[in-house]
Amino acid sequence: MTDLDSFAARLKTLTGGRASTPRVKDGVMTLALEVGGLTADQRDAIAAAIREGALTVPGVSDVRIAMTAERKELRIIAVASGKGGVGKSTLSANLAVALKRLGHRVGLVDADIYGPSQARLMASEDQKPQARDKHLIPVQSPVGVPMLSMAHLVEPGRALAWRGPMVSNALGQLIDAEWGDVETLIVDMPPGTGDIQLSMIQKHKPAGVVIVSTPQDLALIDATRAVNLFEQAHVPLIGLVENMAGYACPHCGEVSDPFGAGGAEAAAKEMGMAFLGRIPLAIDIRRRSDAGDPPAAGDDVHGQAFRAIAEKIAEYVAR
Ligand SMILES: Nc1ncnc2c1ncn2[C@@H]1O[C@H](COP(=O)(O)OP(=O)(O)OP(=O)(O)O)[C@@H](O)[C@H]1O
Repeated sequence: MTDLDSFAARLKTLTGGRASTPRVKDGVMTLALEVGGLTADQRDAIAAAIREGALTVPGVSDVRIAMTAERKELRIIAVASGKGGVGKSTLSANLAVALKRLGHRVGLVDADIYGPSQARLMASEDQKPQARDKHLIPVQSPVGVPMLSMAHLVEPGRALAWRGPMVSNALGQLIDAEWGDVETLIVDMPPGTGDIQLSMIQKHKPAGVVIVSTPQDLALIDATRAVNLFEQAHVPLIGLVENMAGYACPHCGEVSDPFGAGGAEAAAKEMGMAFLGRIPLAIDIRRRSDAGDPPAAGDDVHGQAFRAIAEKIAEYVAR
């Protein structure tokens, strides 16, 4: 067996069969490495190990590794609302966390270019994404959900002066990033039914959309507008989530319903979409969200509420 043959045999174990047979010409070893499904770190570690091993083969002074990957189709789940402030970002963050805890390979994109909040919700403000081959590498949040937000890329407020095409480009960069083994991408949409929504729908073709609304009639009218936009674009409606549904007393936990109960569920039925569940208005949710500690990471009553909604989404995805 030549030195090259024994290195080729070692390569198989080292890369789990991902490497092609190495060739050596003029002292340069070349080989292809299939990197589909690997994270950037795993990839780098394998490439470094190959290099190290290759340079011990007599006659090899340089190594070239061509990384190949079929780009995996990401399943995009958009979280949208007709108007701002209804808790879309809170729901997106907690759904991502709950889905991860259910065993899904999930990533999170903050498409709210003008008012990004995911970096704070997921305690990743201090991180800056790297780029490789013109693709961004998502940052890791403390709960282990890879994520990207405009807040990781520009100073707060800088994107406010951007026009349509720049926004659409920025969104494209966040979504077409190096997501590694992520299969499901939760995308926190900006509020309303404007350019970013259209660009998102046309270019990135979500597999489905979750609509968030509060119990007030006004918010539901806005929700209907959002529903219509996605419906017209043939994006499947996964269902409606009612946020701030009733007020959970921080002392006794009792939930009261200043805006009445059951409105969102009835509205969902009327619009022909599933009702995914309700999250109460609770000081603890706001406090923990502000502190970058998503309630879905725990198992208390709020964690369970987010989990129940995530389970319904998981069911939808598995269909
Ligand atoms: N169920 C809840 N209970 C208590 N506070 C909540 C709840 N949901 C959201 N909030 C709080 O309400 C505020 C708005 O929520 P969030 O940012 O998630 O809304 P949004 O719809 O994404 O808003 P925007 O459109 O401005 O991005 C935040 O301070 C958040 O902590």
